[in-house]
Amino acid sequence: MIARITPAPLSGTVPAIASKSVAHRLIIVAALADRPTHVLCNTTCDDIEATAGCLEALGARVEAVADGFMVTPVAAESDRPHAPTLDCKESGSTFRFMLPVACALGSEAIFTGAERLGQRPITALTDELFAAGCDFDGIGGFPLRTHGRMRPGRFQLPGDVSSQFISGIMLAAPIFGHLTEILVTGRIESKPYVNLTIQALKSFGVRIETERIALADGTQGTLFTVPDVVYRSPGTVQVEGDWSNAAFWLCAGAMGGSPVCVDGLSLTSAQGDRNILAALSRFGAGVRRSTDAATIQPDKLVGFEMSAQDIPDLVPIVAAVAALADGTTVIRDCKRLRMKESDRVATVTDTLSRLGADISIDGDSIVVRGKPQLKGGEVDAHNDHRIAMMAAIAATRCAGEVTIRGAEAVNKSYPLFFTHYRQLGGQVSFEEGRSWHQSTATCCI
Ligand SMILES: O=C(O)C1=C[C@@H](OP(=O)(O)O)[C@@H](O)[C@H](O)C1
Ligand SMILES: C=C(OP(=O)(O)O)C(=O)O
Repeated sequence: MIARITPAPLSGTVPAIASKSVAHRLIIVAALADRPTHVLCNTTCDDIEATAGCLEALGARVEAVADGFMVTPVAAESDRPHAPTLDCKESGSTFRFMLPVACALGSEAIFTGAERLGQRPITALTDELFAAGCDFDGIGGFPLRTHGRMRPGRFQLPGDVSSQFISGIMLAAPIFGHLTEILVTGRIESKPYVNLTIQALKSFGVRIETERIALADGTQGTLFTVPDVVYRSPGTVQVEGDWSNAAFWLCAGAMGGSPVCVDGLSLTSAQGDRNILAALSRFGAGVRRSTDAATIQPDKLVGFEMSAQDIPDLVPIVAAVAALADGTTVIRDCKRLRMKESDRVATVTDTLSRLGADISIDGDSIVVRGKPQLKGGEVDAHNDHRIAMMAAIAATRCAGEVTIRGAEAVNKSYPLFFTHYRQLGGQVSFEEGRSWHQSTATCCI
């Protein structure tokens, strides 16, 4: 799908969609609990559906209801499907969470996935699962077939590849009902996502202990201890609003001519991407917080230096703001962005420079020198939802029209993106095949 945008500033209020990170975790934990759980979740997306599909393949029921999902846990081992196929589609979270879950359940399973997922890092996780008694055919791509049952014990993972490995072992651990230790070496990058996992387990009665420990090589590590208890459902859980996707609108507020508000957000959320408010405040934008909403008012923006270590998913949209801020913005520690749905160091830089930004790569940093306005042009979403959304928001400050090829990539996390874009006054039309139309109904909802 091609989206064609006529530049216009965004203004007004949109509701936050459900956090996909929180939804993955709560649906998985609910499917491993002692009784059914009502997961309140106001929206869905391709990635959440991938996780739901994998759980159903393992024998759980994840039934869509008006306000979310009714999750009935996986059946007893004798009633589970034999060698089910778990299609993770393009979702890194789904693959890295469901692999240890399937291994802990002892389910021989066939994992599949699409696009770049087969090339994204996995061996630090499969090595640990192998050491714990599992075996794999097809590591390094799809299909990946698992054999054997993972034993509880101590797992060791690096902190600087993907926090999803740590979250995956944590989510699986209560299946054992035995004490499980996860030792993470080095600094944990994307650490707020590990905190989200700890929070999800806690809501099902599993309290993880965290301690810093000295390692034999003189460095410090983090030891997570998952107690010897199983998941107990509280009956109903709520998926909170998504800060990672709200960030696109909040940044549009900073870049445009009028305030933009996102409501339905927890201002005390453990989501690291809540730090978009701190980043926008550092740029100089006006930030207004209320109990469940954030409003950003445009102001004179000035670049600054920041690290992407804990907020990788904010980088595309922060780079777009930087492209319009006075002076230079340096976004450090972007190495792991190369292994997302696209190589985001390259695709952020390529896409924004095609739109007229002054942006370059310096090692693992993205360096942006701001300009008063961008020129517009034609870009490709590189099959990456965050690149498509970044381009659509940058388009609001371009002099000329912006064409985004592959704009349907938004469906991975935010099928309602262009509906909300229009609600805020954005001017977009779509081309599929040869016909143009003004509705997103067939392609985005
Ligand atoms: O656990 C999660 O929900 C996520 C963790 C992050 O990945 P990494 O830990 O690989 O950085 C993030 O980029 C991804 O979008 C979602
Ligand atoms: C990287 C992302 O997700 P995942 O790792 O789950 O594919 C994302 O949503 O930007």
